[in-house]
Amino acid sequence: MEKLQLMDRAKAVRELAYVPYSKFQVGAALLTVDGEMFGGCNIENSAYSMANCAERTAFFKAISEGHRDFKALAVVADTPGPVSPCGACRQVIAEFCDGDMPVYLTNLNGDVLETTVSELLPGAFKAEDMENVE
Ligand SMILES: O=c1ccn([C@H]2C[C@H](O)[C@@H](CO)O2)c(=O)[nH]1
Ligand SMILES: [Zn+2]
Repeated sequence: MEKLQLMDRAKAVRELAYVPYSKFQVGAALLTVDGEMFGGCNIENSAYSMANCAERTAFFKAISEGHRDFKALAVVADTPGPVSPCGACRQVIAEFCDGDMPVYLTNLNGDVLETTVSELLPGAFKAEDMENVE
């Protein structure tokens, strides 16, 4: 099942997180409409603000390999409940995915919150919001 495969892939790529500062490993897996999966982990830096989240790593990998159409996303971390993506990632997810695309938020205990892109960021600022600009 695609959902379980995505969550497994997110778990596996989480192990690759570069997190010497927070020690908080996060993994994400993004499924394209043509069935390809892109994994992403968080990657930190001694200049802390340069950290890139797992979710954005997965999106930027897929987009830079020519993929624009996505079917589902899974995210995992060692959190008490399902992991909650940060605001920056929610904005990036909203840029590239339809509002009804499923997002599986999970943790190492197996808790799963099955949500959607528009539930993650209601009222997202989108390209359409700039339609009056020349
Ligand atoms: O959904 C999330 C939340 C946090 N982080 C990362 C950013 C930073 O490396 C660490 C602590 O915030 O976790 C993610 O990758 N995804
Ligand atoms: Zn984030």
